[in-house]
Amino acid sequence: MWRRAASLSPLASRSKPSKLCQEACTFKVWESFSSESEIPTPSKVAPYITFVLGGPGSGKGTQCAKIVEAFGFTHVSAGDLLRREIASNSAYGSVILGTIREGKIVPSQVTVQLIQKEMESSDNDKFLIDGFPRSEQNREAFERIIGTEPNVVLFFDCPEQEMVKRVLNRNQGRVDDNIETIKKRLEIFDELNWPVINHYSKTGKLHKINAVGTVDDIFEKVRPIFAALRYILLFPISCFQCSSSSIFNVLDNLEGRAGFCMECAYLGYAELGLYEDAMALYFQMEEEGIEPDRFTFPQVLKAFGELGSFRLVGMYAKRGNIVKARKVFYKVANRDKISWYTTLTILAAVPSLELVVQIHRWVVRHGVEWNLSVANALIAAYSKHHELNRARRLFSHMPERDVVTWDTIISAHSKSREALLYFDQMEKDGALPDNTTFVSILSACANLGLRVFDLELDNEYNFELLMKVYGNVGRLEDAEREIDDGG
Ligand SMILES: Nc1ncnc2c1ncn2[C@@H]1O[C@H](COP(=O)(O)OP(=O)(O)O)[C@@H](O)[C@H]1O
Ligand SMILES: Nc1ccn([C@H]2C[C@H](O)[C@@H](COP(=O)(O)OP(=O)(O)O)O2)c(=O)n1
Repeated sequence: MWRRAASLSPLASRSKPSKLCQEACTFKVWESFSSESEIPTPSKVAPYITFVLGGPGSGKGTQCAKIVEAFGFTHVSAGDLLRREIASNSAYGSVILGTIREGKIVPSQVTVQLIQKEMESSDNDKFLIDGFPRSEQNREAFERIIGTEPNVVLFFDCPEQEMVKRVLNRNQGRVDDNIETIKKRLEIFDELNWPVINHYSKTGKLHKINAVGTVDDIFEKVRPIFAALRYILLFPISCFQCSSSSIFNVLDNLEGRAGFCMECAYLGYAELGLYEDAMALYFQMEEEGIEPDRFTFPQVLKAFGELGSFRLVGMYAKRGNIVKARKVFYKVANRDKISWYTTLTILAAVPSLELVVQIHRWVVRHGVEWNLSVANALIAAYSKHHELNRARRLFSHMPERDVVTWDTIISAHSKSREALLYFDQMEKDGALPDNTTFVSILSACANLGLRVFDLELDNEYNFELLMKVYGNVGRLEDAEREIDDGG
C-alpha cells in the first residue's frame, strides 16, 4: 500500500525544488527548515489531497487502508513518517522520539517536510494524509510550505473511551500506546484538533464520520464521499470500462449534492478523454448555474482544447448559441488550433468577475499568465466585467503583445479616448493593425462623436489612417466624404 519513501536524511539538506512545490507554489520561494532558498519552476499536475483527522485510535489508519484499496490513493501517515524518522537514527530522530513519548506534537515544519518528501517520491497524484493537520500550526505550515490546501477533509469522530480501548489493544509496540501517554495525547488532541475541524467545517470541505461500529460499517459511510470521484480516482484502471450511464448512476445515487457530483463526473469524463460527454455536461452545469471551480476549470480548458474548435462550433450551434458558435468559427477560420486559445472562448463566457479572478489566480499559480492567449483572454474577460483597471494593469505588464492584445485593449476602451491613445501606441510599437483594430477605432470615433480626421494625430498620418480604417471595413465612400467635408 505504501510507496517507498525517499531517504529522509535530506530533511536537512535539499538540493532541488520538489515537483510538488513547483506545482503548488509557483511564485513562492522554496522554504525548508534547512533555511535553504530556491525559486521553483512551474509544473502542471495538481495533487488531489485528502486530510484524515481523528483522535488516537479513532480508526484513521484502518479506514485509510480501505480507501487506498478501493480508490487508489497513496497513504501518507504523519505518525508513521515520524516513527520512520526515529528508526532512521537521523539528527531529528531523538527529538521526535522525546516529543511523541510525551504525547506532544512534533514541530510542524518537520512533519510537513516529511510529508512533502513522501508525496514527492510517489508518482501518484492522489494522497490521503493521515493524522494531519493535528493543529492550526500544522495546517498553516502545510499551506505555507506546500502552498496548497486539501480537497477533502475526513474527520473520524470517536468517543474517548472507545479510542482508549482501541489504542490499548493495538499491540504494535508503539512507545505512545500506554495509558499515561494516551491521556496526554487525548488532552492535546482535544485542545488542538477543534480549531482545525472548525476551520475546515467553514470551508465546506469537512466530512464528519461517526467512527463507532465495525470497520466495514464505517467504510460504508466513507465510500460515498469518494464514489463520485471514482472515475478520476480509479483512472487509469477503469478507463476502458467506464461508460456514460455508469457515471450517471453515481450521480443518481448522490442526490442533494448535484453541483459537487456534476463537477466530479465532469472531471471524470475529461480525465477519461470523453470530451464530448464532458462538454455536454459542462453545458448542463452552465444551464444549472454550476460554475466550474479551480479544479474543474483546467479540465474544461483541456476538454475544449482536445475537442477541437470545429466540433465546439457544432456543439454551440446545436444548443442555439449562435453568437458563440460564430465567434469560435471565426477564430478557427483565421487561426490554427491553439489549445490555449480556447481560453478566450471560455473566459468570455464566464459569468462572474469572481470566477475570472479565481481563474486568473489559477493561471498565475500555473505560470501560464504570460501565455499570450491566456493574457489576452484575461484582458477580454476583465473588460467584459468592466474591470478596466485590472485589464490595463495586465496589459502594461505583458512581456509581449500581439495584434489580439491590442485589439482587445482598444476594443475595451471603445467608449473613451484611450482607445485612440492605445491605437497610437500600437502603431508606435510597430504592431500591424487588422480589421478588428479598424472596426474598434471606427466604433471609438463614433462613440466619441469624432471623425477620424478629428483625431489628434498629424495630418499625413490622419489621411493614411482614414484610408486604412474605412478601406479595411469597405467604406471608402465615407472616407471620401470625410475628406470632402474638411479633412
Ligand atoms: N471500527 C473499529 N472497531 C474496532 N476496532 C477498530 C476499528 N477500527 C480500527 N480498529 C482497531 O483500533 C486500533 C486503532 O486503529 P487505527 O486505525 O490504528 O487508529 P488511528 O490510525 O486513528 O490511530 C487498531 O488496532 C485497529 O485494528
Ligand atoms: N501531525 C502529527 C501527527 C502525529 N504526530 C505525533 C504525535 C502523535 O501522538 C504520534 C502518533 O501519531 P499517529 O497519527 O500515528 O497516531 P494516533 O492517531 O495518535 O494513534 O505522532 C505529530 O506530532 N504530528
